[in-house]
Amino acid sequence: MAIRLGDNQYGKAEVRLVHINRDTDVHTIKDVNVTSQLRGDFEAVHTKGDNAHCVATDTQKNTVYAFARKYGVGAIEDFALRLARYHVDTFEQVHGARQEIEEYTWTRAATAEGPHNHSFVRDGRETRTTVVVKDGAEETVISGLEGLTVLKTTDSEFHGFPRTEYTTLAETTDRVMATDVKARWRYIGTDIDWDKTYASIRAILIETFANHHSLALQQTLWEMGKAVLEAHPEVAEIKFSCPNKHHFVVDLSPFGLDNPNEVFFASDRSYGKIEATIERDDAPAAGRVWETVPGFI
Ligand SMILES: O=c1[nH]c(=O)c2[nH]c(=O)[nH]c2[nH]1
Repeated sequence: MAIRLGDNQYGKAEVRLVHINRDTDVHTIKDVNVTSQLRGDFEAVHTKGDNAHCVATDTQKNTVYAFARKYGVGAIEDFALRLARYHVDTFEQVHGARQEIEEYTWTRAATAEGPHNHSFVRDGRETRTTVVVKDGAEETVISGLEGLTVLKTTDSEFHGFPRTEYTTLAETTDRVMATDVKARWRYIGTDIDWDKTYASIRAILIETFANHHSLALQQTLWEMGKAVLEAHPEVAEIKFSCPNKHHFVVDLSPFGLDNPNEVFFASDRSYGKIEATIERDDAPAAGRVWETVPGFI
């Protein structure tokens, strides 16, 4: 029986890095979580315990901190590409790299004198993400966001679904719709203004959620994805995994009260889980990159 080593990658996960730029009195802060992994000729490390090719995970962690000092962090996509290129270009045995970064966003503390120079508030759970996969010369960037919680108080309907012996859900032409948007999109190429594109895509997602008159969360995701692809030819596809955060109208009739869509029970579970990919017909193939981005179809 022949046994061989299959796909493998290794590195340091969740390197927590906070970088403060103190060039002026108006400080800026970058708060990120970096997972660095390498692929290549690591056969002997696994099968023989020969570590001659093994760029230690501790070294990868230190590289993250050293690069932050030398180059700053900048857009997380640039930082991830810099790490991936460094490893592939520096070590002959490294043929590829996967660099994943999450960014936690801070806003300046509001004061009577205006936004504060060096105090910040983490006012949401929203996270910006990127995964850079470099396979030889081929570079793929998948960016996204999660924890973007949105809710609309009207302009959402849900009806026309099959009624089975187990159906109790009432049809509605006016309901609350809420979700935590979790999305990842794959870029075509790397010559991109990452921050500007991210801000634009985020704004399109919010604006489409707000303005679209929804007949189902599935339709809303389709419209959000379509709007992103229409505005951004550099995006090949976008994937969503979004909970339908149900808000149930409370029956107040036992108390002799009506409830004209005013009082809700905000259920945290169970929740609908709606997932979809919206893609260009003619987009370059993704290869296997999505396999390392769990949580999406
Ligand atoms: O937007 C919705 N999509 C569904 O598939 C669904 N199913 C359900 O019970 N409520 C909803 N709402």
